[in-house]
Amino acid sequence: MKIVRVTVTPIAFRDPPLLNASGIHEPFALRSIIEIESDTGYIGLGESYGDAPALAIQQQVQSQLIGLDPFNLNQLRAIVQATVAAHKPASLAGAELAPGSHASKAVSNAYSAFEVAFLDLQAHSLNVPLVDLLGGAVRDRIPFSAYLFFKYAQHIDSPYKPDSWGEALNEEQIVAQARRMLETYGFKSIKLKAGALEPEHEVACIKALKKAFPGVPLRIDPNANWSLETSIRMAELLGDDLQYYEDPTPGLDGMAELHKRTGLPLATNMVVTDFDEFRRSVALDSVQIVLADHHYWGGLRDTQVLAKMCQTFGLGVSMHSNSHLGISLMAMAHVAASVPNLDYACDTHYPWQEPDEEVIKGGKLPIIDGCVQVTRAPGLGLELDHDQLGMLHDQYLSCGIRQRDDVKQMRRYQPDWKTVKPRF
Ligand SMILES: O=C([O-])C(=O)C[C@H](O)[C@@H](O)C(=O)[O-]
Ligand SMILES: [Mg+2]
Repeated sequence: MKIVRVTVTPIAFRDPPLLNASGIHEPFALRSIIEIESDTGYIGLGESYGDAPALAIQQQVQSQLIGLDPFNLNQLRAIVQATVAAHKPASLAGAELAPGSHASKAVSNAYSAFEVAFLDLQAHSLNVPLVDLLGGAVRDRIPFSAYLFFKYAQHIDSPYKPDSWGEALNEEQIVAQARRMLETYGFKSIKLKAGALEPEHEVACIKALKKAFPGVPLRIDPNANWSLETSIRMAELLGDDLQYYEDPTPGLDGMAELHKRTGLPLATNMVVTDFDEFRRSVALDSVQIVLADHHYWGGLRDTQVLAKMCQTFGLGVSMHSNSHLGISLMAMAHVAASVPNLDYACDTHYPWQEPDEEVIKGGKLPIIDGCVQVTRAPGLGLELDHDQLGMLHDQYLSCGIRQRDDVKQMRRYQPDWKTVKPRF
């Protein structure tokens, strides 16, 4: 079997004004959609970062894959490594919350983008679900968590209308957001994206959630925007309210000290983002739960390696997300299905994306009882909707955004917005 066509299509889909430690989401989020076709007529799909530097690497790799055997993942890795070495990717300012788009992750992120499509193609040719190439499914329903954000009612720049979620800045509004997430999708745990407003207020929102949803596991993620002292102070206020405390404070040393001082289980998608950081984290006991993400951990197979390492060193495994569509969601579900020690419900931004903005046939994937059902059709079990792809590509061309920049967007609301971190 040989690859005869590789297409990388950048797309943009609408994104609500969600607040985070850097600033605020722009009106559109970027992704790239990858199609790889074999001479035998099979198609493999992938979804990855659509920011300019990541896209440039994907586009440089694209033509070099023609003629390659889609089972030759080592050759794919060699091509990606050589391409990245030849074209030093630019660093991204204003997008530090998308670890996969960092220059240092260029190889693992581009490799992953194509690895998923290669595996999808392999599985199609063997007429098996992708998860079977990962050792088979240990579960067929993958639990996800409600992912709450503080948010404004609408984007400041015209012509964006209010979205259906409305404003969420105070306790009542956050509880209402959670209630809608739980009622609509059946999520059984809740994560609050923090680091945006005053820490005491964010902790008060956790208390309000605890009161409104007793027994539902809660997590808070200030994206390293709290100093060590603030993180300790908030830990005292939080007591035993949390399932885990995600990236409250910066750095491996800061997280290690915080764990030593509070004993709380700390999770991360910021201080452990590659195997070198993993090794250093284990030596320091910086984190107790690693949030995997195949998009920047080097694909589905390397995510399995990460999970095995977590098991070896007694760490928990959960899953991180950035704004994404259904191909990413199903790739996450297939790798999650293959990981025996996935101990926690995974993150997903999927509910924040509009119902009419999906690239796969059949529209948005259902989340029922908080879970995504792992497909049993060959590969990822998904087919691309080319009309939708064309529409979202046109939106990419017209939206003017080429690189995520939550800081720049925040300065439209607050012109003097500073990037100082930790802010609190
Ligand atoms: O867990 C996380 O840190 C994230 O999900 C990172 C994201 O970039 C999130 O902060 C966002 O979408 O604003
Ligand atoms: Mg996080």
